[in-house]
Amino acid sequence: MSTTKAQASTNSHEETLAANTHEKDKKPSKMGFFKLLSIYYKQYWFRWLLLIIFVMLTAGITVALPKLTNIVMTELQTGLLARTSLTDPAMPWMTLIYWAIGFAGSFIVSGIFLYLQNWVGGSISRKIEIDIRLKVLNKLIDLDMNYYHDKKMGDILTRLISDTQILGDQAYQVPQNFLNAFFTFFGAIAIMFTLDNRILQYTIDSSGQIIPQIDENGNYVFKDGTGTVAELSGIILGVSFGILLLTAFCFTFIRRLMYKQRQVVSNVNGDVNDRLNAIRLIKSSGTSQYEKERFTDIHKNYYKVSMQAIRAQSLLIAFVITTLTSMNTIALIVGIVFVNQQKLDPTVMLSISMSINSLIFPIIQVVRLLGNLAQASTSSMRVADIFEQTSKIDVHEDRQGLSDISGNIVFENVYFKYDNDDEKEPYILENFNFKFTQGKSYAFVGETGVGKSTIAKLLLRYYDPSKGTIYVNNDKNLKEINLKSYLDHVGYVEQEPQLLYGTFYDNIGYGAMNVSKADIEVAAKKAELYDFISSLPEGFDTVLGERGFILSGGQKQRLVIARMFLRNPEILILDEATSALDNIVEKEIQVELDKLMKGRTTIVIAHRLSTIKNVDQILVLEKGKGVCQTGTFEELKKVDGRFKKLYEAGLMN
Ligand SMILES: Nc1ncnc2c1ncn2[C@@H]1O[C@H](COP(=O)(O)OP(=O)(O)OP(=O)(O)O)[C@@H](O)[C@H]1O
Repeated sequence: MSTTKAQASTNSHEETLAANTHEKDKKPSKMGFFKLLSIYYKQYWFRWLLLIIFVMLTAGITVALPKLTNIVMTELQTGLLARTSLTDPAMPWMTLIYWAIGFAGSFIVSGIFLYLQNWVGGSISRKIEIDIRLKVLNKLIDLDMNYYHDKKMGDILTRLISDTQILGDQAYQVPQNFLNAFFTFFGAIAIMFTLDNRILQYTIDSSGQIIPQIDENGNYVFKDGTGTVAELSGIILGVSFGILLLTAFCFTFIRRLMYKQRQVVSNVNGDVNDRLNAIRLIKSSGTSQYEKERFTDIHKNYYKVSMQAIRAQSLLIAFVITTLTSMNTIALIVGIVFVNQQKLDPTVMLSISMSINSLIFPIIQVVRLLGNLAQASTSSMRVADIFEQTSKIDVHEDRQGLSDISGNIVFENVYFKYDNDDEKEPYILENFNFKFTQGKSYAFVGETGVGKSTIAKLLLRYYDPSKGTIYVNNDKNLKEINLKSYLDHVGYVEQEPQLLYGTFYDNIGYGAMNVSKADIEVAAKKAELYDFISSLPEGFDTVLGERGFILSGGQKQRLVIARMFLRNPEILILDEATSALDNIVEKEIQVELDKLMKGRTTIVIAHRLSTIKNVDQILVLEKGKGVCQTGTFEELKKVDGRFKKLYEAGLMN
């Protein structure tokens, strides 16, 4: 590829991705992270309660340590002053051992609470992730086909897998860290205000020496300096709040960048997924190198957008960490000034320093967390986008199902177009009236785009008619019946057979309930596939690739036909089932299809007229006119009209 061409392609990929991003940016769901998760906070209330208790207990121990230190230091100072000999310990050994055991015990207990909160939190995370993922999956399965028209599968998968995982992780981490920060921050501040600040008073003796002041009872004289500690704590509180406010302000900005980044990730995933799905096209078109360069290009855009978010986040984290770590030094300098002014006992500075350390950590955590929260709220908007989609097709799960199909299918005044909201869009089917008699076979022919497959889609209820009614069992409105019970009686074979990753047993048995392996093998025999499968080393247990890679086109069609034999449907829809096959294979498959069609109401959508020679009635569709001819193959080929033209144009082969 020449440089200019490569450049042009780079630009166009970036533009496409940017356009997609912009497109999706237009109307993202407004649903925030906490709103989306609110039901799960209610559902798992007991686990949340446990989590809050464990977080409070862990934070409680953390903030209590400076106070304990303060008590130890006060005792030590008292002990120092009370000594009568230089060899006396300032603190008796037993007291020291008790304190050491006390501290060790509190660390162990804190460790246990930490373990418990992570354990409970982890379980909440996974439960929420699974709940949300299942909800998304159910929604995706229930959504109308229209939803999928303009979507990239990779984007949907990113929402389904990666966004739900982020939501699950952050569902626990965000509240846990916020609660921890909240309790530790305010706990540490509260403890700072309670620190003992007894300032030993000094005096000058007759020889000019500075000595501790002693009252008339022989006790050392202390001045209460609680107000000074409060002053120092106030300064620390003020600085911390300032940092938190600034962080909250930056959050909105970072969130926007994160959303953009997430969109690009999703678009890249969508793109990569689509291209890999078209791997045969890439291989056969010799475009491997072009695709590699294309992947590099779109990742360059991903890097560029990601770096904007990373830069903003790094700047904020660097600012916050630097400011917070300098707080110890600020407290030291202010503390020394207070000591100079005889307002602060130097031993209190150790406890203040410990308190500052214990409140710095949660603030840093909160700042990091805001990045995660931005990511999580982006994910929640993307997941909510799916939840907020509405389905027009009501499948009436709650209604009594059909036990069989024992009547005709009737199209009565059916009008259809794909976008009913677009008044300018012409109808594809206009006032279509027809009765498909039970057990008879029908074929639709007509030029490309005339609406043949649309009829199959209406019969499968991918869509409902824009106007008019389709009846099954003579008089049951298709829109009003339990859809599953109807589809249980419908078999659909399309041009590109849908196969799953799994064995032949899984694939042939798909959609048929309570069938044995023997039933599946009988169906394979009917579809003339048994000998081929048996010749494979692992037989029916052979795993097919995601899209049946090891099978030829004819074998895939036979597999689907075997599936239909097994399901034994009353209605059969064959949508160009053999048009992708060569003439010889097509003839072989046609034999199996003819066997399958026997006694079933069959609707064939055909391109090649050779496949519909034996159907009971052919309907010829013409653009703008609807059905222009009906009759049997032999009748139609003799009369002048659209069919004869198609026949003479060589569509017989
Ligand atoms: N999902 C869709 N959204 C909007 N328009 C669609 C959709 N599917 C098909 N169409 C349009 O509806 C018209 C009829 O399509 P349909 O697939 O039914 O034609 P067809 O007769 O089966 O064509 P072919 O023989 O080429 O398969 C076409 O103009 C097509 O572009």
